[in-house]
Amino acid sequence: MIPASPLPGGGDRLFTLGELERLIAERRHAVADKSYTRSLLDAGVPRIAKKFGEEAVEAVIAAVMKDKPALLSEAADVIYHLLVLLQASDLSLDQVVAELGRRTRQSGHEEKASRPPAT
Ligand SMILES: N=c1c2ncn([C@@H]3O[C@H](COP(=O)(O)OP(=O)(O)OP(=O)(O)O)[C@@H](O)[C@H]3O)c2ncn1[C@@H]1O[C@H](COP(=O)(O)O)[C@@H](O)[C@H]1O
Repeated sequence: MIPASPLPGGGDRLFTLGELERLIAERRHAVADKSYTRSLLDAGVPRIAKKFGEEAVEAVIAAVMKDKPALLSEAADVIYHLLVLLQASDLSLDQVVAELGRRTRQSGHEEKASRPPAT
């Protein structure tokens, strides 16, 4: 892994998902043997989706085992791999947030009840 760029503004403030998304986008132009992100992006959506699924399963196992430190670490892996998957699919975090915002207009139970019946 090559060193990440310093946080804009530096200091102790929180790193944001938007900054991680930008870092991932920048890695499109990195050297593959120096950047894990670039090598993942080069491998394509099916490979990235598989890694994302593996990380999600590892998070599930940590949660079921009530292993909080492992769950924190796996949750970070899940979020990082999801952002790489979105990048490879030409989708942005803003689009996901917009979808989440749209959903705040109704409860999860209401949204599920409004879905067309399964065929
Ligand atoms: N947040 C992450 C991050 N989280 C997890 N990972 C990598 O994800 C991989 C997952 O680990 P695994 O053990 O499951 O996978 P693996 O066995 O190494 O991989 P495979 O052999 O299965 O492909 C590891 O190589 C981790 O280092 C990450 N790699 C990069 N980042 C961020 O992306 C930035 C850019 O990284 P590079 O692209 O490597 O410069 C970094 O500065 C970080 O901010």
